[in-house]
Amino acid sequence: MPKVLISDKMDPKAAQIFRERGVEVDEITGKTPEELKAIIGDYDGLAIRSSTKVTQEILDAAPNLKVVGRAGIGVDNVDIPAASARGVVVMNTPFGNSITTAEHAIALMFALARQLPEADASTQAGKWEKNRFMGVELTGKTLGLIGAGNIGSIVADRALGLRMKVVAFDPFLTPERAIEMGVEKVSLDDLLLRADFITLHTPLTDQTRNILSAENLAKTRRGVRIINCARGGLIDEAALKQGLESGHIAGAALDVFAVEPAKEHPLFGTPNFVSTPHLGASTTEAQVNVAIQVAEQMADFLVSGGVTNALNMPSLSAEEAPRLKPYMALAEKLGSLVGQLSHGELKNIAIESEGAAAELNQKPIVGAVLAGLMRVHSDTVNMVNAPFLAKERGLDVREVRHDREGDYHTLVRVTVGTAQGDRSVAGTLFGNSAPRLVELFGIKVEADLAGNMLYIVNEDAPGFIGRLGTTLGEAGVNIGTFHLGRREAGGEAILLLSVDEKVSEELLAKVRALPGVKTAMALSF
Ligand SMILES: NC(=O)C1=CN([C@@H]2O[C@H](COP(=O)(O)OP(=O)(O)OC[C@H]3O[C@@H](n4cnc5c(N)ncnc54)[C@H](O)[C@@H]3O)[C@@H](O)[C@H]2O)C=CC1
Ligand SMILES: O=C(O)C(=O)COP(=O)(O)O
Repeated sequence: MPKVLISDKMDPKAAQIFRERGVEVDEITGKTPEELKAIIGDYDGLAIRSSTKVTQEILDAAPNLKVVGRAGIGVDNVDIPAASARGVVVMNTPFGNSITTAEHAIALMFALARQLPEADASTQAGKWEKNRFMGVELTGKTLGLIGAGNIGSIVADRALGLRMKVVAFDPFLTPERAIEMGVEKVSLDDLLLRADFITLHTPLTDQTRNILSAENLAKTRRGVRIINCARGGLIDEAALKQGLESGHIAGAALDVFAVEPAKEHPLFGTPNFVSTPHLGASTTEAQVNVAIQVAEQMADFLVSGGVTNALNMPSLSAEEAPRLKPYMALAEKLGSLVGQLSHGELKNIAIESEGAAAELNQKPIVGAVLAGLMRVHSDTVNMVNAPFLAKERGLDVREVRHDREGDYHTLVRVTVGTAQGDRSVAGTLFGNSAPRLVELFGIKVEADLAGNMLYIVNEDAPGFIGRLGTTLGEAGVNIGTFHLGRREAGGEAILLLSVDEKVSEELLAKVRALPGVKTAMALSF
């Protein structure tokens, strides 16, 4: 039974769903990285929010880990390249808390416009400072949106409802989408110049880090109010403090900080500064949404191989997964076969599908071929890291879907480009479930690719099979199945034998010494 650790506070629905889906679950929150390292080795899945940092070190201590599920959106607390390299799928729940977070940004905008936190503190302190708190109206003001994705577009929609004008900076926002959203697409400089309020809704990446730098903050109009419900690293916090103290910035509200938890901070106590402790996603509704989604996605993956919302792997629905499973087994075997039979550097690989196979999602088939191919050189390769490794090695991967119907109702062909030219293998599914090799390097040969096998290329001549049988028999090696193919009578023949034990180097040398043998290799699947 797969085992999942929930390491950040999550709605109880998550644990309930894991259990209902046959996944064992432990909820152990608040652990230090050292404590997490000590226990993570037992788990197949790790369900997190933003507190747990999934670092290379944690991943190194997690040999069984197959999936990290983020109950939320931002995954900057997960080392995705390290997870990919270890073959760990990373998934998030991209929509479950977006409305809630957008509402928090709007709430903070009102808090700044009307100085609500300070007015509340003053009133409850019995001061009744009616003349101290003079606010500003939102109607007619310009909201500058940095990042116009899911959350940004909800913020825009609510701001337009408040009769604000919305300008947006987002390099990936198309003019059509901007029109649809009712916002004006502008450059960052233009936004900084025009906005009365600025709100940030980008992920934290190398491009967005420090996007509101000291230099950019200096370009804002005097009296600007800034809201950040995205990630701490997006703003230069020291420059923000200076701007607030000088009065250039009329207000700033941060839900997120460069270092969290922010229990002490130079900004605390600065005039017109409002803060919340990373509460953007903290509503009952959002937490139920993300808990259900993450548990369902992780259980799908661990129980049936379905992949949804993965950041380092193509999607594969739980409905598709059973249909694709035999194809992935076939693809992996074909990849492994070409990998074992091809020596030297591979330049390119083409994965072609015909018949029923061509109607399926190709990405998992391609991933499985690459995993089979790369696993020949490393045990730790799987479908997650194989495409990355292939890219790293400069392997050009081509995916071709044919409309044509061939001799088989379904066929997957794998062709690798080697220094000696292209080499191709093809396979089908018998009864829609049993992977079967049907062609090897242009020769028709039918075989199960399973267990230990012996591959021989020889000159097709009478008496060879008898001599081979004797050689194997004398070495005490039992033949399970025997498959034969040839280009033409008396030409080159291929033999694929399944044998009950691994063929030793010594035996291979004896086989190679038999008259007519051109190649003999041990294979394993
Ligand atoms: N405070 C909180 O509790 C929460 C914070 N978040 C944060 O909000 C972020 C945004 O979430 P979504 O809107 O769902 O993500 P999203 O992926 O839908 O939108 C992000 C937008 O940022 C844009 N972007 C990327 N690079 C940019 C750049 N250099 N300059 C300007 N725009 C750029 C993208 O084109 C995209 O449209 C998350 O990555 C997460 O860090 C999300 C949920 C809760
Ligand atoms: O979903 C996100 O990106 C968030 O920042 C929410 O964080 P949390 O799950 O509340 O720790």
